[in-house]
Amino acid sequence: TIALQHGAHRIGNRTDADMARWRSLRFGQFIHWGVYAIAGGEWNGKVYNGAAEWIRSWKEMPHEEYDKLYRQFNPVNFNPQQWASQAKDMGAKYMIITTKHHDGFCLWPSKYSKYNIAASPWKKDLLGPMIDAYNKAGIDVYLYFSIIDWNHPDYRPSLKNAADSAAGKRFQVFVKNQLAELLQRYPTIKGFWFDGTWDASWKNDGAFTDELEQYLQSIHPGLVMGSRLRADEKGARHFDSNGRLMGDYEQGWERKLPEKIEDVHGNDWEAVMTVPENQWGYHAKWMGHVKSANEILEMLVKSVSLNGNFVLNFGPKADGTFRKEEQDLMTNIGAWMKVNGDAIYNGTYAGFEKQDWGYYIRKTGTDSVYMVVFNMPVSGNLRVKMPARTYLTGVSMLQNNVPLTPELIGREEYFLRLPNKQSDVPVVILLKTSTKEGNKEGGNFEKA
Ligand SMILES: C[C@@H]1N[C@@H](c2nc3ccccc3[nH]2)[C@H](O)[C@@H]1O
Repeated sequence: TIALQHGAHRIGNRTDADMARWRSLRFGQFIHWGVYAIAGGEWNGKVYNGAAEWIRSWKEMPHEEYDKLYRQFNPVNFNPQQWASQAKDMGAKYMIITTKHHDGFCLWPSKYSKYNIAASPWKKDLLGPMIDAYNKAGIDVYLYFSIIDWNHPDYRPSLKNAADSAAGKRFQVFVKNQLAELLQRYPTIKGFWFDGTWDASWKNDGAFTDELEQYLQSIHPGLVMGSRLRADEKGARHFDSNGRLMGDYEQGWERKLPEKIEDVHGNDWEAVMTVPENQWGYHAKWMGHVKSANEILEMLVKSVSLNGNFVLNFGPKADGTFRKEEQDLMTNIGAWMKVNGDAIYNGTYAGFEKQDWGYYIRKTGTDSVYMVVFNMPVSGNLRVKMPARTYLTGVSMLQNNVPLTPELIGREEYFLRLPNKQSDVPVVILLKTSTKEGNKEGGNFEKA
């Protein structure tokens, strides 16, 4: 290994209560909301094909036009209690809100940048009421913060000369001040979700990123921060030059999921996902494939089955309301979560051999293993192969506790048949297992 001053300082996952809480939540709601929602992916009658929150970088959008949009930002229909209530109904246990995206517009009245909500017609802080409403609904809040800041005069993508370096130093002070301001204003938040850390100016100062992370932990112990914040002194990101994860969880899974357990290298991780192919902020015209509730449920279940968290993104309109497609998703996902949430919360990798019908999820620290069935076989037979020295002692439908009688088809291998093969939502079976040989005989299953 290479001697590193600013690489990973911990080997293996965090084992403290704050991280265990993050791990138990499993399902989050991402919210991308800002002045870009006014443009909504369009300008002068033209449609922007990129991600709506990036429209300022579009050649058809003059910077000075975009930079005046905040004068129209007036979310008269913003209702934080309603936002929190629908997130709770969906089954989300945490929420990540864009405090400031790449454009630099702050949703809170920051002392360190005039480009903030106080300068808009709305005037009032948006973050405070949101955080209070979500916390009251029992939902933890994490703050998204973009390091890239197109509005700040000292932001430099790269440092080419002494003047750049002086600006870069001023910018680092600005970032530190804003983050401390957010922690001081919103003490109940549980962590930061950093973004926009790929520019050379950031990743070439690994020491600063390391000091910043330690500074934030010192003023708010227990903060959960992913791998996007840090770089080591050689410019390596997410994984240091010795291949060790920096930060508290792998945060690279953006619009993609790992396929198998080996892909996550034993690390905590989180995936963030858009409903359309690639829109985070509000875009009036969604193009391409829009994911259904079942597709999103499969991503959530697959993430938990591989010991990760899954965060679904929403892009509220400029007036503070959610588009119908997003409201319908929250309702439909929530209906399934209401019945089957037990398979998700505190879920983790089960250690069973993957089968075609779907995914296994173990309730952390227990002998309970859930089977979440997405692909009903025409045979009607759901194959279950027990891991070594693990025995089946009970099988039932999660939804109504109806017991199932497995058919033994080999050494510790079974077929399970559902009462009926028809379902237009995923079906959950609860397996009770035991690692004690004795139970095998006493189990309620006759030998074949
Ligand atoms: C969580 C997501 N990260 C931002 C982003 N910007 C990117 C530029 C290039 C490649 C990937 C990007 N993701 C997106 O705007 C969104 O906030």
